[in-house]
Amino acid sequence: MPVAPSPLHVMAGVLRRHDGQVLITERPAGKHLGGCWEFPGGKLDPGEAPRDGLARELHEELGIRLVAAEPMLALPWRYDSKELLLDTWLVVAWQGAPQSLEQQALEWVMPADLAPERLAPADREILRHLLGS
Ligand SMILES: Nc1nc2c([nH]c(=O)n2[C@H]2C[C@H](O)[C@@H](COP(=O)(O)OP(=O)(O)OP(=O)(O)O)O2)c(=O)[nH]1
Ligand SMILES: [Mg+2]
Repeated sequence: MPVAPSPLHVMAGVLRRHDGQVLITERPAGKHLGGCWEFPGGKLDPGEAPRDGLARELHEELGIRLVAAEPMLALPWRYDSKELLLDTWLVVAWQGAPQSLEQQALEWVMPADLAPERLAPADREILRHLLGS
């Protein structure tokens, strides 16, 4: 019997500054959901702990060191082509200023000012969660 592929475990970090702004990044054209904005992160490596994977991705993409983060929302999601678990953490402390190390555009926004249509579809759920908390 065919075995369903297990969902891809994807880490996403919501960096939230003291003034309430959160960091969003633009997915490069040509990648899945290219041009959509998302929360920085990426796929967990096999055997990697979620917090370690989140820290690795934030370091690779933004050059920061994760200092304090907690799980916020584990969101199962299905796109046409793939099924994923979007493991979203709230990141409240880090070292260094986020830089665009992969040529991705970065933007700090107040969640209340963010138009949901700009985001990857799954991230609209994350935004809803942020607005309700
Ligand atoms: N990182 C991230 N991925 C998201 C978010 N929302 C969302 O739907 N996704 C999807 C897009 C992709 O299908 C998948 C992440 O895969 P990816 O290929 O971008 O991961 P990665 O950063 O490890 O990229 P790469 O090294 O393979 O280029 O999760 C989000 O907020 N952050
Ligand atoms: Mg990524």
